[in-house]
Amino acid sequence: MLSRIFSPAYRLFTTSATSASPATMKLVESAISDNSVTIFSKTTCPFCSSTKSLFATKFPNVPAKVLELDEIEDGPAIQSYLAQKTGQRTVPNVFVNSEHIGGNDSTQAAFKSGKLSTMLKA
Ligand SMILES: N[C@@H](CCC(=O)N[C@@H](CS)C(=O)NCC(=O)O)C(=O)O
Repeated sequence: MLSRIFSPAYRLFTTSATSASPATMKLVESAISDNSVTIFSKTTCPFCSSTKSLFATKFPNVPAKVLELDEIEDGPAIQSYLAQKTGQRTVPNVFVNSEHIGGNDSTQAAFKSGKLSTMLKA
């Protein structure tokens, strides 16, 4: 009986703190689906610089969509949504052909293994 009262209230409290707004979700999902390469980044992050540099130098003909979360009003909400979606809270957070690659370490490893070249057919 008590759970019928407390459960919905508890769910409302716990999920409202972590749920992204539809606008945030749409922004993230559109960026990922509309671009071959999407990098969620911060201008102050050295790992992000390495990742951006990798794509710029190794795949110069593939346009990469970069969202600098520290320059966007919605940045913290986007980062929270990405954490929910991917389990990764840090930046850079990289997607290629809508597939989650991960952070800089994973992206560099994916380049070294040839995975990125295969995915981008470059
Ligand atoms: N090993 C990670 C390191 C990423 C990392 O530590 N990023 C920092 C920024 S340089 C971060 O996201 N810190 C938390 C934050 O900015 O919210 C990778 O390869 O991507």
